[in-house]
Amino acid sequence: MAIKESELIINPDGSVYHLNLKPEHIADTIITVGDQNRVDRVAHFFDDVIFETQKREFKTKTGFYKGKKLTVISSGIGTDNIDIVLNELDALANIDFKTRTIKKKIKQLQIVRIGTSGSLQKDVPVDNYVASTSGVGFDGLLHYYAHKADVVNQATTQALIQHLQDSPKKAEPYVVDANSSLLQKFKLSNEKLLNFGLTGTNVGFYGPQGRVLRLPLSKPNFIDSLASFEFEKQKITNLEMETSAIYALAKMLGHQALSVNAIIANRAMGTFSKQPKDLVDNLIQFVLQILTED
Ligand SMILES: O=P(O)(O)O[C@H]1O[C@H](CO)[C@@H](O)[C@H]1O
Ligand SMILES: O=c1cc[nH]c(=O)[nH]1
Repeated sequence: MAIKESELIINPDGSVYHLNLKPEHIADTIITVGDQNRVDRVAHFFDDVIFETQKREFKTKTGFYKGKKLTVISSGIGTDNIDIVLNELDALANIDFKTRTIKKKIKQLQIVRIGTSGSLQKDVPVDNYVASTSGVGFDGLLHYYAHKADVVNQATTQALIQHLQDSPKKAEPYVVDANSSLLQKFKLSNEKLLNFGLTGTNVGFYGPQGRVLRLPLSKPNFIDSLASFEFEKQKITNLEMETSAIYALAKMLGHQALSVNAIIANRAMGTFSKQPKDLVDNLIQFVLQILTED
């Protein structure tokens, strides 16, 4: 059955509604970044760029790095944007835009987020990197999709819900694991450079991440509770705003996803990196190197 024009919106030039991309514009390996300027900083390392476009916060460059075709795209901030980016990337890969039908053979994309994040743990100070073994979602996005039970890491999710005892007014937390083969690839490459931990994703930078400027919090000990959670020797290392939704949508759609974040803030110590740009640039080069190793 053809997907209606109101559901899959295709621009007059044949590109998908928000991302402004046509199916032939994307590589099978896709780097997502929050910040539009970071797209140039990734593509700066490419040997050549064969396509670029931008609409709103969604800026894309596709090119080659050491012979491998890569796409880098900015998502902007937040899981609401991730809903758009992941669904439209999947549509580009797996829906025939002419017939508006799902292709018989589903393509698996490899999606790697290069982000920035705040650490919750004193032993993961600023200027470190964290590869997210799981995304811990406080955003509620997953709950809008019908999904198989095994999309969610049920044991960690239940342990966290018990630990937090949070208000029923908030979305129920969910935990989704990273793609195991991508995670393994990063583990084998240079374990010393990376920390591995659970990454919390929430719907804001201030209150939802326990920051107080002028507004007091409904649950002042929220990030302390996150920091003290431990299950099967794993802790919530860091907080940001996209990983859980990337992991959840990628898993439901059958894609591989991994999120790697530069730690620019440490919430337990109240510190902020003096060199966030260099920190992210080094992470970009590290990720590019791993993605081109076979
Ligand atoms: O640097 P990016 O990738 O945008 O990631 C982090 O930075 C933004 C907040 O400043 C949020 O998007 C958060 O997830
Ligand atoms: O603390 C931080 C730092 C970067 N991005 C976030 O979302 N939180």
